[in-house]
Amino acid sequence: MVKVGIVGGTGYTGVELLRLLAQHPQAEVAVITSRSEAGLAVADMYPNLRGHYDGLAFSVPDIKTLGACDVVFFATPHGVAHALAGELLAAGTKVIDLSADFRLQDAEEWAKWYGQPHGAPELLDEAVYGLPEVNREQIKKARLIAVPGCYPTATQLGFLPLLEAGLADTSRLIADCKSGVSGAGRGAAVGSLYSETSESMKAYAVKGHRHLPEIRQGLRRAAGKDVGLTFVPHLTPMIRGIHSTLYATVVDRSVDLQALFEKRYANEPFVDVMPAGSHPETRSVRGANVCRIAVHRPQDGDLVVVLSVIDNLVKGASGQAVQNMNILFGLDERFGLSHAGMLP
Ligand SMILES: NC(=O)C1=CN([C@@H]2O[C@H](COP(=O)(O)OP(=O)(O)OC[C@H]3O[C@@H](n4cnc5c(N)ncnc54)[C@H](OP(=O)(O)O)[C@@H]3O)[C@@H](O)[C@H]2O)C=CC1
Ligand SMILES: CC(=O)N[C@@H](CCC(=O)OP(=O)(O)O)C(=O)O
Repeated sequence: MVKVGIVGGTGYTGVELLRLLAQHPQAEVAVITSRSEAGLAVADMYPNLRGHYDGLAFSVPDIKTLGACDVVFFATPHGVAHALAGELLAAGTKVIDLSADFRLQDAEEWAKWYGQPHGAPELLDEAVYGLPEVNREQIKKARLIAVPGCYPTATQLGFLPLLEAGLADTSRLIADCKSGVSGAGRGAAVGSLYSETSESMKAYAVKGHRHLPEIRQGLRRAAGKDVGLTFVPHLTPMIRGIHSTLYATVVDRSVDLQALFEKRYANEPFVDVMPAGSHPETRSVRGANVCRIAVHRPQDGDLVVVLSVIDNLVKGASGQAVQNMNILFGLDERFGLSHAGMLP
């Protein structure tokens, strides 16, 4: 049994970790933290988990109890893992961070986008970017894993086959992405109110979103050179889901793109390349650790349109975090992650 600690158990990604780990045959949640709900039983806060975590209550974060775990997930705002990861690693505990604290390799760039100094630059060299479809071998040996963001997961998985094959004009890539409102977290905010979001849709951060450098970093690795990327996120009236519509210009029209994508992801348990002509829906991945992708070439021209959908809380956060844990501990990568998507 892998002994698990979770820091930040009262947020959306924290409860999603609990939901997924409740079905995991080889993991036991021993510690779950919350400063605001310390002392409350997990089942009293989350009635859907009654019968799964009897006897487990929230506690304030404490290095001693967390350091007795095999692995600690951080489901916390940026900066929290910076403060605690070093001590946990020194105690022999592995760290899987769902926040952005260790996603960017450059501490200066992180400070620029996150508006605060990087709190643990000495750990950056050993942090592994937890996108299994790219870094599976490094994840197996890691002590510290940075789980990718939600937009970056959907966008990178959609662009990777084209870039790795050198088939796209890398000077002009476009990612037009839509997110459900749970992407903004559970904290109270006017912009997340039902009355503000339920019958409306808007773009935001067009000038520059903090996922831009993260996506660019991943695409640069895939292409072997810098890429020109326009990334426009939108808030849509749904609770969960990311829909990324990706545009690229192909440099060789003779290549069978459907075959290219199918081959790239043939051995990936959590990427589903749909039949040619498909239009994946976010509801088909709701609750599931799956990225569904469809590739189109309208009018057989040189423009490629890739449609990529995930559940932001599962493949975009907690599911991907559990997938990383499974790889790290040599377990079946699918443990805890067998849920199908939900229709309707
Ligand atoms: N929502 C999403 O779709 C995605 C989120 N992420 C990232 O995952 C992380 C968590 O997101 P989400 O679950 O939405 O966030 P929430 O705002 O919903 O929850 C944050 C949690 O962190 C705890 N927390 C806050 N401050 C501290 C602190 N200083 N020390 C310890 N615990 C703290 C809170 O509990 P308490 O205050 O009681 O201690 C709460 O349980 C974020 O970094 C987010 O960017 C990544 C991908 C997708
Ligand atoms: C809809 C919405 O607000 N989405 C969030 C992104 C999701 C997220 O939390 O990602 P990080 O872990 O990288 O911060 C945003 O745009 O900031």
